[in-house]
Amino acid sequence: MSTPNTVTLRGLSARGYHGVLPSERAEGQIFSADVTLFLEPGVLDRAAASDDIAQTVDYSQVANAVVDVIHGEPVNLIETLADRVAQSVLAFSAVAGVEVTIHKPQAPLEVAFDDVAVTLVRGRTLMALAVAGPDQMGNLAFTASPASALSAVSGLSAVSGLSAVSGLDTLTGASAAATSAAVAPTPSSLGEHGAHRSETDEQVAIIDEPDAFADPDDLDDYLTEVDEDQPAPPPWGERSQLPVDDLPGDFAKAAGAGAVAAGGAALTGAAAAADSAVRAGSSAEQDGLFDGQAGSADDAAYAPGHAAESEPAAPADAAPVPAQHSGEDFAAHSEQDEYSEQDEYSDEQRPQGAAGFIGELHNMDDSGPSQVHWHSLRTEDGEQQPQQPHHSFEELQAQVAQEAAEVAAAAAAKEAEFNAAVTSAEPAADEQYAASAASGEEEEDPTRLVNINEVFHSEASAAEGEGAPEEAPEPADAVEPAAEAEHVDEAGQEENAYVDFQETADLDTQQAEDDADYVDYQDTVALGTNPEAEDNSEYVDFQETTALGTNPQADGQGLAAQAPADHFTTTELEGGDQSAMPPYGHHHHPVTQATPHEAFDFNYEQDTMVGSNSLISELFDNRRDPWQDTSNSWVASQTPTWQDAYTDPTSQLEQNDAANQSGDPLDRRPPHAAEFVLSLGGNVGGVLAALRDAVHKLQDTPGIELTDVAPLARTAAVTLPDQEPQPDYLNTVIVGLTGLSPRELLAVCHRLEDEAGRVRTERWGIRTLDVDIICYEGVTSDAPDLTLPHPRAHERAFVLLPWSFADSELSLDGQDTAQLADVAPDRDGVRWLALDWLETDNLPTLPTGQYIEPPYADEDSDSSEDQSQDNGQ
Ligand SMILES: Nc1ncnc2c1ncn2[C@@H]1O[C@H](COP(=O)(O)OP(=O)(O)OP(=O)(O)O)[C@@H](O)[C@H]1O
Ligand SMILES: Nc1nc2c(c(=O)[nH]1)N=C(CO)CN2
Repeated sequence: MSTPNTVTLRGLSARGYHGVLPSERAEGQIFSADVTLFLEPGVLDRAAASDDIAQTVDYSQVANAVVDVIHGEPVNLIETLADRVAQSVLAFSAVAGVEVTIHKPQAPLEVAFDDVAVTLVRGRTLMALAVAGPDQMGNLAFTASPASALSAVSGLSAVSGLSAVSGLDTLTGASAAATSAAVAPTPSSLGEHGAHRSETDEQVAIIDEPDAFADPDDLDDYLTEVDEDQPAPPPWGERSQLPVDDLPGDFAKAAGAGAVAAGGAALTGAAAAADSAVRAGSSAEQDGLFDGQAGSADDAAYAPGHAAESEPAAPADAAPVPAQHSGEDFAAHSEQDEYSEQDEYSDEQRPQGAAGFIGELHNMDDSGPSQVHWHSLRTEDGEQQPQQPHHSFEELQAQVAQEAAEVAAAAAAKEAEFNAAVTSAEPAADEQYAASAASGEEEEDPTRLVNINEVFHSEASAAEGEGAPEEAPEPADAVEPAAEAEHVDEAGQEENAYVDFQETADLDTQQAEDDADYVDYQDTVALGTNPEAEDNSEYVDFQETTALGTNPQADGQGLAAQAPADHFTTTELEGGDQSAMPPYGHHHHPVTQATPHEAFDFNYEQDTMVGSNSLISELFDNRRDPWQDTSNSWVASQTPTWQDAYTDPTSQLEQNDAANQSGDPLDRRPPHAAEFVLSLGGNVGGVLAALRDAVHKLQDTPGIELTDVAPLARTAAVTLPDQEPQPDYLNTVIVGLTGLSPRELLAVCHRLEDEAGRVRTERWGIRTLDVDIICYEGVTSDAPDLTLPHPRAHERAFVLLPWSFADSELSLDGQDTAQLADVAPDRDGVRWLALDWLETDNLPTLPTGQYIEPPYADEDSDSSEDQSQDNGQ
């Protein structure tokens, strides 16, 4: 039994300059190709037997050829690119056919998406097309253009309806495989019996009664009764596509349903084989293969080859002519059927006397489709032969249905597993926001509600001897009246008509009833966000951001003017005069540098903590060594509460002002709430989940109260000039109040990065999560370990733009963050903003379609990227 003659390469990526937009031609972007090579019959078997690379196709050469095409001459369409890739692959002599998918994950769309892809199939011989599957044959052979391609935008629910499983490449990839597998006869099943063609009969049978086979007997009858008087098939271009529903009877529908039900899971083994058998049989029928002669599945591959029947045979393993024909001349080329006589198997080898064209399934098992046996309908002399025993139609039908159900179940399990993986790190929404103001429920876990004002109030009380460690936190509704007032927007809408993350206390205690409350519709509408979208709450697209006046340099002429750049040269910025950066901006929370609480006086040098507060020390006991792998997991239930810290009986925070003056300001806790701004981003792994997780963890962190979460931005990666292109980032900004010292806050940031599996490989390298402190009240610092404000924030649209949407009293040099964003060099790299990103299900889980494996720490990994370099110091 031979194995399927396919070789598959996935994710062959290179920068290309294809596209219609001038910016695409100028800047280029990442394209990637998946190619499945359908090899000439016997190739892999011979290679396996000989262990000789000369007997097969050298996939490294194929990879190079594909990448050369991607990197090569620009074309407008990915369809064209796919065709060129296919032709380059067909130039390899062992390759009979190829399926090519071109992905363009950075396509300049204005909506969130994972990928745009085109798939097409090309073959030098019709057999190759049959190998690729009757579906592909349908697309190629039954449509006007053999160059027809299958296009898909995945991850966009409105288009593909596959959002539940999109975004996970293994699933989307499997889905494609399922679709293909479900309808494909195997290469081996064809090759095994040889590429035989009809010798004498050019008549074809056309199925013109698609409903005639509802009864299984009808199908059997049909399979043995071919109308030899049927006219020849129309030319290629005049044929119509063969829809699944037109296949005989319920069987075909079951097969189709199986493929659809498979969803995100690959159809493998028997199910694929079963489907293949049915579909191939049907296609063969459609192609008029029951011609009274040696109709066989093999003939399906050669259906149009009758005209060339007198051509001399070509040995199966003769080096095929490198494909030079274009898609347009493919049909004619195929009709010449240069390999029509090719038959590496003798007639003796071919199963004789089989009467059914249905694939025999009784030998099928999980070892896969190669065990499908194909039988010619008639003997060579045209005499109908007694049917060999085979499973009844009902049996086959039941088997297909069962397999389809199993596949569907597997797909569902995969999807559930995926969803669980995505959401496992974050608390469920109702867990997170369990309490409801309307219902008057108390917050279940008071540690979730961390109001910095209460922190200081409580701390002061403790200092005065009024607090007690066991003192309950103040109720959530004890927020300041001013915050309450903010519930009503300018238009006088009802409280909760929109929710501002500014009100963290309320966020924790009042918003549980309706997740929609978390969507700032008011802001969204005011921003004019994507009015054509069904749910205009979700995105601020590039164009509309411009319309908002945030990008005065854009000419407003659409994507051509606004197409994102993927790579920004930052040499100038790096060499720029940082001193030109204006002094740090105005503060609405005047901060007197706090007296460090000696109990929390961290000694970073020795990485030991001085003091007695075990709970807060627990939080920071694994203080930052960027190169040190931390295995501590963040367990919310063990997270110390702010009350524990501030009601520590040893607390002398207020009394130690004088001593504190001599300490490092970065280690001082503020006596009052200090506003901070964090920038979060990542571009590999499950970034969306990582960012959400980080937000939730911050909410759970004692001494931190979040006051605003900015929209999520998809941004082109800003890289160093010599760096490889990277996937887009997802970026956001978080504003909060804290009672922690700047370095304590930094430790929290680093902890979040560690928890997200951040591994440093190179400066500005790909990362699962990056959390930077953009500013901390009025603190300025040029310390390498904590430079404040962040020295590069003022030139980063990926920080400034989300920040400009957040509510923060802080600014850089008093300048409007939106204005700074407008002139930031990476401004055009901000592709879209998602306002309700914490809650919505409609976002891609990955910033771009192609999944790039996050770097993993290993012992040999060069951690040479020292902090000073990393920090650009
Ligand atoms: N404001 C700051 N926020 C975060 N880290 C800072 C800051 N200032 C200095 N650092 C130091 O920079 C070091 C490197 O940080 P990281 O690897 O996250 O850099 P990066 O985010 O890749 O680059 P960039 O700083 O340009 O954003 C950290 O270990 C940290 O001590
Ligand atoms: N788009 C984008 N590019 C980056 C980012 C980032 O967060 N977003 N962070 C970097 C280093 O911190 C380097 N480049």
